[in-house]
Amino acid sequence: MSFTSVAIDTGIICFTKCHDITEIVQLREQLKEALQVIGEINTGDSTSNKDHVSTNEEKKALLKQLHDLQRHHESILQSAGEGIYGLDTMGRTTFANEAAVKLVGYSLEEMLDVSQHELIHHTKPDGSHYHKHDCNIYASFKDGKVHHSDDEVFWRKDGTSFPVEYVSTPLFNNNNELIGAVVTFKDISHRRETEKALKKTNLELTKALKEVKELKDNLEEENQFLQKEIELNNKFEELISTSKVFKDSVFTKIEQVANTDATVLILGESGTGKELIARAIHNHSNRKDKPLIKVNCTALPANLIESELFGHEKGAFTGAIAKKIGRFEMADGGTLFLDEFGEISLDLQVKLLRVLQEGEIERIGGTDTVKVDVRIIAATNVNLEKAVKEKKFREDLFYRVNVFPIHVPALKERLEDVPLLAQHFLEKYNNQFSKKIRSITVGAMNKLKNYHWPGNVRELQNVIERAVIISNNSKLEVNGLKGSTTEDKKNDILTLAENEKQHVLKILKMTNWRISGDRGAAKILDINRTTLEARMKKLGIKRP
Ligand SMILES: Nc1ncnc2c1ncn2[C@@H]1O[C@H](COP(=O)(O)OP(=O)(O)OP(=O)(O)O)[C@@H](O)[C@H]1O
Repeated sequence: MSFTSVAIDTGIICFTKCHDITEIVQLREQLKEALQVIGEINTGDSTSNKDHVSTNEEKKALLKQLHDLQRHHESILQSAGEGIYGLDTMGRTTFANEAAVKLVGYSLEEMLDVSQHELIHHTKPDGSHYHKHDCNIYASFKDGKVHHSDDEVFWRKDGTSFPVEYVSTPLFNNNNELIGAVVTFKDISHRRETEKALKKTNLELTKALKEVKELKDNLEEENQFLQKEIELNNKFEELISTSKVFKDSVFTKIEQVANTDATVLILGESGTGKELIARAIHNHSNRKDKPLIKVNCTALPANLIESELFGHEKGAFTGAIAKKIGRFEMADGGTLFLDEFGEISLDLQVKLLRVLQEGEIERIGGTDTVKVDVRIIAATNVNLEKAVKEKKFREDLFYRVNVFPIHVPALKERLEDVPLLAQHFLEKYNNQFSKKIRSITVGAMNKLKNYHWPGNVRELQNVIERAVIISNNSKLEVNGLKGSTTEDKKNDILTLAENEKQHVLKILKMTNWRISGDRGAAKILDINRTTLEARMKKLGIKRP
């Protein structure tokens, strides 16, 4: 703020540009003094200055000018948003602007000429009294210094108080004598509330950050634990488990049998890891440097399986244009893994039994026998004892193979393995699809842990693979498990044919595309094999 300077030849005051309230108040006081002096000249009370004012006209003009200026200052003070009041050296109010009156609730008349300390400033924020000698506001007209505070309260007429920020500035007259103080103040309730809210928010934020940190630490700990478990289990390559049931029925057995030549029969539902177990046994045996040859007994057409296993001589049958080594011979010195062993035909069972008993094979169309040193590991999800009873499987072959059985528990019997397996597959597919999904959400993990996994580890692997492919986040979400609402909704709007296709596909995936047999898709769907094959053709389902 600024206003024009006015020179008065009385020599009493001289205005310059003013920039703050204190200066205005200072000038206001000086004007008052000047007007008083001029008044004295007029009435002839003063002798010292009368020679300086030559005529009545000049005096009148000067008076008008001074009155105008006084009004101008007054209006500036009145229009200020902050409360302003002046004090004399006794601490009594000499003036107060409208904002001050409004803020403290006293009228101007009630404020003027009374001690401001007694009126609005006599107690501390906690309500305790203190003497005016200790008053910070009064201090400025005693020591001539500016005093500031924002941790006190002003009391209103109605007995309430408000937090205040004030500046008390000393006032000097022309002779540089202290004549009082000017106090500017404002209600800082709003600021205090904001500060309080901010403090509360800060506290909450600190608490939340602490919780996040704890969660993060827990997660890291859990990750480290899972990582350690994975490393521990790497003893058996990719075979992951932490459950006691798996340790007792699988890991321990692998350790016991691996280094012998005993025939092993691995029994368990589809997708429980039978092939991995067979590999682990081979890799921990003294045959590990020789081949492990796998035969999927259901994948080969019945008329070819024999030649696949035992080989054939040139011209043995139509199409046998050259001699062929069978898988038994290929596995010589190593291990032959007969997968889906329970599915082989009775006819082949006889031939297999002979090879296992005699340790030699005869190529189809050949006359010589070939000695083979092969360790047999067979695996099946068929209940062989039941099959024997039902005469679908030869008893003698069953006993020949059932030397060292390993029963693999289904995933639903060891749900505690789910987090570790899920994490393992997450890492596998992160690498495969170059993704950076750090963890699995708690909700997703709960879904995984609460599912019954009819397709066992294979199904879990597929679920994680699909989730990794479609995920764009750093945390993995899982949808599509039975019971998930999105999946149900999707199914709700499918046509009958689509629904049938999805159901058939699901069962086929569950049985690893096995159609026939006790654990085959046809049996589960309660239709015969040829009907299932016809439906698959109609629905456009092809084995991948
Ligand atoms: N314990 C396990 N740790 C890690 N991966 C596993 C485990 N068990 C199974 N898997 C994975 O699940 C999938 C199915 O396993 P595998 O083929 O060994 O099952 P299977 O019991 O032989 O099934 P099927 O009877 O249908 O032939 C594989 O990709 C395998 O890597």
